[in-house]
Amino acid sequence: MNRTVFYFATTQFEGARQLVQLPNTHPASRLHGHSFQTVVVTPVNTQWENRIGMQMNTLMTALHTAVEPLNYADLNRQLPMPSDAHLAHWLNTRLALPNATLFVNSTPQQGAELTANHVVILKRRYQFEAAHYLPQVPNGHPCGRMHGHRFGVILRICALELNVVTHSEQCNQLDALWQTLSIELHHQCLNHVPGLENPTSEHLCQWIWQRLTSACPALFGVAVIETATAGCHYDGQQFCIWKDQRFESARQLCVAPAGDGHQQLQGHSYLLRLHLCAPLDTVLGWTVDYGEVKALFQPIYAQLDHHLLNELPQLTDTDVGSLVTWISARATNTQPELVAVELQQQPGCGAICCVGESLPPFLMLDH
Ligand SMILES: Nc1nc2c(c(=O)[nH]1)N=C([C@H](O)[C@H](O)COP(=O)(O)OP(=O)(O)OP(=O)(O)O)CN2
Repeated sequence: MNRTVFYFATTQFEGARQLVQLPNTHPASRLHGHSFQTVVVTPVNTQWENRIGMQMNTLMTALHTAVEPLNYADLNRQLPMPSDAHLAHWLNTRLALPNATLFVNSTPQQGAELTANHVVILKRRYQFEAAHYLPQVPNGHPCGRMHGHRFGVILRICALELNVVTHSEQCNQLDALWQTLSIELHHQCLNHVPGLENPTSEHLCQWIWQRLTSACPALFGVAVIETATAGCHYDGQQFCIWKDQRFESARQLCVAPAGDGHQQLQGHSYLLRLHLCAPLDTVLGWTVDYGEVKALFQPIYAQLDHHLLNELPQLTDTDVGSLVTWISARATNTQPELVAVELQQQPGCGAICCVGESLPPFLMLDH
């Protein structure tokens, strides 16, 4: 099976900006500040050939260097229109990494993504609190009991043009559309909402998509974050779920440059995210049970958690790229629906092993 490894790194910066192109009634037209989060994702770069095993660290350093002029700075001095999308373009030029994808979030609720094909995607994040149960699950399944969540919802739209006024209008329209849906969902029992009698994450994504798509043709994707460890994406055709697990492990990096501290024994709290695409089971209303994803992964998890990773059979080295490839190769044997395995060695930084050659469009490495 053809797999491609991408590396990703995240950093924050504190910046002040004024979006003077917006009407002066808009609060963002006044000088204000944000703690920005930025993420870069890139396939292996040929310039890194002498950095084998250190690709993630190299990317982290490149991102820190690129962001430096923006940190504790007046962003309008660096670029005339420092919107999230323009910042993503600016950083992409500074990084000069082939086929990179950039995410810039000015708040946890809003941001922009610049894809490797130079498409700008705008993101808004909302939440609602609701009760539900899943009526079709087998007897004894915990989700068959009435329970509830604070659901997160991420709506992504394609930007119509690279213009801060248009982006603001598109986002305002999305906020207004979400407001009407929120009234139907927030503080409700989802099973009583018409169309959500079996309120799985997948059905919720589909319901939201169907309710928004005609009023918002630029809609690109809907993600429902059901719990802290699981959620689903839908793009009008395909469902992709994710399930997170954490493991605590030690390692030594054999190929680290001589004298480099990475050769020492060290430990990490890893976050592993499994991404699976599958059609809907028409009875259960889901793709694959989150619980089953975790259960099927258990034999691999048992080899990773509270172990010295250097002892794993057939693992060439313990850099995050080799590790995620090792995990992906083994997990696909029991879970053929796996399309990507994401491994964070530290928050927001790691590697992702994807089936095929490109980054799946539903991947949001910034949420
Ligand atoms: N594909 C789907 N699988 C499951 C759904 C769903 O909507 N789609 N829903 C549930 C449950 O409603 C549940 O709330 C979430 O399940 P799970 O991730 O298994 O929950 P846990 O909190 O127990 O998981 P941890 O691994 O302990 O974090 C089940 N499956």
